[in-house]
Amino acid sequence: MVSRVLFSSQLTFPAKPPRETPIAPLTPPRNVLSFSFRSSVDRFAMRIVKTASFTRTVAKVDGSRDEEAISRKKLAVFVSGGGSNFKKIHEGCIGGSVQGDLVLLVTNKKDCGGAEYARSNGIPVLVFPKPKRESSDGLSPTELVDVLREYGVDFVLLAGYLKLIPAELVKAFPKRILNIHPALLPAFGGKGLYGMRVHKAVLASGARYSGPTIHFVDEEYDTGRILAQSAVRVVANDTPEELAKRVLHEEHKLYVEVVAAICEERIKWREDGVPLIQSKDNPDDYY
Ligand SMILES: Nc1nc2c(c(=O)[nH]1)N[C@@H](CN(C=O)c1ccc(C(=O)N[C@@H](CCC(=O)O)C(=O)O)cc1)CN2
Ligand SMILES: NCC(=O)N[C@@H]1O[C@H](COP(=O)([O-])[O-])[C@@H](O)[C@H]1O
Repeated sequence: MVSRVLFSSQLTFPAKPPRETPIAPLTPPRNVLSFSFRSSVDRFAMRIVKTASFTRTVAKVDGSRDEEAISRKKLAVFVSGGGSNFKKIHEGCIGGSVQGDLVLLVTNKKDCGGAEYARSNGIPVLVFPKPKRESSDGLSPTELVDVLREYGVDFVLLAGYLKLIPAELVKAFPKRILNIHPALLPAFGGKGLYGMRVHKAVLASGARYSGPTIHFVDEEYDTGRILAQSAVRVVANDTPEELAKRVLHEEHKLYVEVVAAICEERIKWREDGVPLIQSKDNPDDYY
């Protein structure tokens, strides 16, 4: 339960709400849950009706097959900048490749590109943490956990979020917070390594390959269990910007693929603690 009412400065609804969508009054997020928002895809807001669950066929030990109901997942995304990964995940949710719904955008930069995209697509925006000069009425980490629970969030996805996720949130969502990093961890990660700084470090090292890493989040920067990676060739005369562009292109593909697997409950944990992704096409294959 949120310990105090969230004021409008902390929770903002779309600047231009999609047509015909009643804006829930600025009250605690519970009302938002009944807020069936639509994505204004073009002039005519189209009500996107999503079923609350979907079924998948599973092979049973005796060789027979069974239908298993999988619930649609509620996702919160944390950004600090343009939000291109966030937009790709949203497109996946709308387009049907991701069996999930984006219910909340969290950012420490209330006017960043990701926040603007969220507002124009009917996704509530929450500022955390607030800038130091305004931190007197900012949310505490436990209040942030309360808000995420109020929204029924199943998974938290970091996508260019540049602040340390507090231990309270890590503990409240075990194995349910993911981050994407623009290099092949465990190399080129940790405090101070974000954005273009990462690509500059990769080029300075002479590494011949880079690429995105998606990992589970723990209390430290970039030390959580690696879930997925893809390799990008580093070219001899690459600039940081050229390398960043190629890596970002791979990030967009990899994150949507991983979030789809998360929503379909295709993540399995090996006995040594390494998380694996179960192939969608062949359930006996993992990668
Ligand atoms: N508890 C965790 N929080 C976060 C993680 C994580 O793995 N565990 N990942 C980061 C994302 N990230 C790399 O993928 C990352 C982001 C930012 C920094 C960093 O050094 N930040 C600066 C502040 C930058 C700013 O405010 O502009 C700093 O802390 O001094 C390193 C890695 C997200 N959170
Ligand atoms: N260490 C964290 C870090 O550097 N994250 C990186 O920030 C960019 C955000 O882009 P986006 O806002 O367009 O998704 C992405 O390249 C992401 O890997």
